[in-house]
Amino acid sequence: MLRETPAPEPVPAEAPAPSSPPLEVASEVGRLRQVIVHRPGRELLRLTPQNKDELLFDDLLWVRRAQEEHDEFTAALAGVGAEVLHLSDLLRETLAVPEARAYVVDHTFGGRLYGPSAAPALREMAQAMDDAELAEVLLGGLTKREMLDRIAAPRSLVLHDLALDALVLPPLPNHLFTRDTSSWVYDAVAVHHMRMPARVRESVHYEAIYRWHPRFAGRAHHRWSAPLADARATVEGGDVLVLGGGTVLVGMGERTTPQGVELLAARLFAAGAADRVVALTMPKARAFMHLDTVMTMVDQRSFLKYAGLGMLPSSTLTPGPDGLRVVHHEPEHMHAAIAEAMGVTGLRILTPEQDAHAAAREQWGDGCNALALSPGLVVTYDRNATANAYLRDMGIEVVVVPGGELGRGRGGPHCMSCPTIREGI
Ligand SMILES: NC(=O)NCCC[C@H](N)C(=O)O
Repeated sequence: MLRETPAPEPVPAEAPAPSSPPLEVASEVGRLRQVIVHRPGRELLRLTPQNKDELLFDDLLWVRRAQEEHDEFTAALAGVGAEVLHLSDLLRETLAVPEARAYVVDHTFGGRLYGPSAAPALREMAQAMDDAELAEVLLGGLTKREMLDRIAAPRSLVLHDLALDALVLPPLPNHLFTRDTSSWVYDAVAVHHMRMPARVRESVHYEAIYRWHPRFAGRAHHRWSAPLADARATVEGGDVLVLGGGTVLVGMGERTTPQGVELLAARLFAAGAADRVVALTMPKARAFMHLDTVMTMVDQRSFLKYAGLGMLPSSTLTPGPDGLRVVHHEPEHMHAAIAEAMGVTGLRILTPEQDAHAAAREQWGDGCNALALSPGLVVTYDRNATANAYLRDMGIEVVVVPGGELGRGRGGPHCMSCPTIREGI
């Protein structure tokens, strides 16, 4: 792996000890016990002024600094005793399982993407790599020049048309935001179909990890998704908040569709894992791309909320005799609808007082994207001084980490974490 600063040495994949706690995310704010993150790597060195928009980044990152920032972030998680799993390790270890390797290679270098001439040659090239090299290529992508270092040019119209430095396999810089591609909701996981083309391939990696990695394979957990199949019914994990006690809050903004929410709710209800899903209708805009960019939970009934979000129309889904029962609420009842679903008398909404410009700037810098480590203890970016000071005034303990570089991808601590084990409240 081409790293700007050294990363910890990989350790061999191990199945969890039989006594380890079950995979389950029982709430948004209960004690965080295990979490998947991704340290920025070579994929971010592929970002250029020309491709950054398509790859969903607003700027080019200084990768070395981003890695240092990320190391501080993971140290904060480990500092409270959470087990930190690195996506790159999980992927490399998964590729050691022959069925997993074949699945990933087939879904990465498919004939429909590369044409019948190049696809078999690219698959053969990938199968000849060792696990570490293949993981690095899957995350960081591959240029035509790098391909030609490995194999003779296949006679392919698709590849012939590519310039030498063009990417035969695009990088996946948004793997940084592990929250979005899969989510654990109570005792099961959904591997999401991603809305934006730049992120679709991320799901192949999680599908393989949860099916074949010794840490996850064979451990009793349901699935809230059909493997890579729910193409139009998109849900992204940044839109999903597990409120606890059988309630889930989902945002329908730029990424998550109503179809996706209904499908998720139906699966949760059928398994008895949840009995209330509240769906919020959000603006379809990049600044509101996921619910967690505008609203996150910080203790048992407190939410940090962006002033510019306002009140949104919402709907409560519950199991009905012939499927889903859906009740719609006017925007002014948004907080009441969430509180009712949670079975509490009211929410504490935390919105720092600041002028509209300052609020918009902090929200753009992920000021509302807090990650709870336990009830009332959160990690946030240091740059959002007003939100952090306000949270402290409100009795929330705040651990700050630097986010000057990481934030350029439009995600904060909540986006950069995929909890796999979290206690209830
Ligand atoms: N939950 C989140 O808000 N994740 C941040 C995703 C940022 C990424 N650049 C994207 O556009 O998908």
